[in-house]
Amino acid sequence: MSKVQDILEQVKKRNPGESEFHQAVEEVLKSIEPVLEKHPEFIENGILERIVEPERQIMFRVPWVDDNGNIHVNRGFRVQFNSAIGPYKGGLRFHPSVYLGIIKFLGFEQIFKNSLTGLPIGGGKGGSDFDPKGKSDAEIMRFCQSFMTELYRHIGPDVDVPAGDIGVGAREIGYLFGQYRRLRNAYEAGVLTGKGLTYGGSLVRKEATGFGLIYFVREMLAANNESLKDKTIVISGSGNVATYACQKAQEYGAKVVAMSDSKGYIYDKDGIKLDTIKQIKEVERKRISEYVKYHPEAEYYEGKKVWDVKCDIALPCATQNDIDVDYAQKLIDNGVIAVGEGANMPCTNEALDLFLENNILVAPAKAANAGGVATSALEMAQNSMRLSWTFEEVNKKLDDIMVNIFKMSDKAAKEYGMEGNYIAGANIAGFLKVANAMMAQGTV
Ligand SMILES: NC(=O)C1=CN([C@@H]2O[C@H](COP(=O)(O)OP(=O)(O)OC[C@H]3O[C@@H](n4cnc5c(N)ncnc54)[C@H](O)[C@@H]3O)[C@@H](O)[C@H]2O)C=CC1
Ligand SMILES: O=C(O)CCC(=O)C(=O)O
Repeated sequence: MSKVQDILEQVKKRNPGESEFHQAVEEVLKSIEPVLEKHPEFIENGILERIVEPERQIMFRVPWVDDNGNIHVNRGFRVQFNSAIGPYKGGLRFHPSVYLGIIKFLGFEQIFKNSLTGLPIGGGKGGSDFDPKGKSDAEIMRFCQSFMTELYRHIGPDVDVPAGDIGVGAREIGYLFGQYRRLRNAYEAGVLTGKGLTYGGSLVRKEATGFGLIYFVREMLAANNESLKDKTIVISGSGNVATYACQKAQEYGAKVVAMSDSKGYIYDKDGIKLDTIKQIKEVERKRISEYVKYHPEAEYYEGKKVWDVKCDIALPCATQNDIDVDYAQKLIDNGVIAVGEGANMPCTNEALDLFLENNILVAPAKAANAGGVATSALEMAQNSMRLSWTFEEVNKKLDDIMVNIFKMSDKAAKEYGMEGNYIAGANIAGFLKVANAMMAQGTV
């Protein structure tokens, strides 16, 4: 049995039932096999055994009271996965599907993604099985305060810096920050990122993941003599990442014809009117089906996935395992040329293999959606300096970072004989930096 196979067996045995975590580990370890052949010292120094085991996992009770006086108990998580290159960094997800296996897959991926940004941030992730849907503002605030009442003792600007993810946006970060500040009796702005602009937030953080995804896709297309101009795009999701990916893609002259939420998708053959999406999702917090009330010429498909729609470029920006092998085949049959992963692990490993076999360009999540966390690191830098950069300054830095991530992924893929396989390239480049840092720091 190969070393990688052996580690995968161990991971499955020691982390039973955590299928998303197994999937994420398998995807990374298989693609770094050629690196291990070239660098046996990583195996000799137990890098693989150590990198798949979180440095610390915290699980806690989150009791809160709803507007009717009823008591609820949710479960809170923070997985501090790897701090070899910097303080743990990664978002918080509030969604009913959250359990340890999801937080571990996200935390594991965050190690390599954060490494690719070139900035000093380690990997972590957290969240809760709390469902924010249908909750009042006051309930969200009480939940966030209770969550932070435990979390605050485990985080800090030089320790662990959470941010948003699914179900956690500017409103939740505000409530979390308020409670942290109260408990610590200190203004440690750099403890959370994605903050509001009046209290230490960075311009462009809101847009960063979606913009960064499009910058990466732009580079990938250019390297393959293609561009975004006049391409038909389909996006899953209509949250933070999806919205700003749509905006930037439209700015580059692409036509986005479909977007979705967990209930269904809308199709607008003339192109999605993004102001309407922002109104429905950011202001009214309603379902995407509302779109057809504003634009009766558009169509709504309940219970269906956007991948039924013919497109040149598919941008999964909702959640994990959104594109399985059947949807991948459908996209290929419909003539897709590129897939840009805005969400974390939105394609199954089998779907990714099928895309590669069919020479479809894939911008892998760890690289392509790294713009969000990279801009979070820029927010931390501004907080440390007690300065704020302009929109143009931050956007330029983000664009440069994404160009660099593409170059690193491209170069690593070529170096290891897998030209054009940016999935392997990103995994290899992300892994090498962390593995070398772990080697230099001894067995810790
Ligand atoms: N917000 C950020 O900066 C970053 C987010 N990501 C990833 O991007 C993805 C989207 O995150 P955000 O836009 O921040 O969250 P969000 O909460 O703003 O939006 C999530 C979107 O996904 C849809 N969705 C959620 N669960 C679903 C399900 N089970 N089936 C179908 N649709 C579902 C929701 O309806 C919503 O449109 C996630 O995978 C997240 O981990 C990755 C990097 C950074
Ligand atoms: O900005 C951050 O720290 C986290 C972003 C995030 O959750 C992600 O990259 O998946």
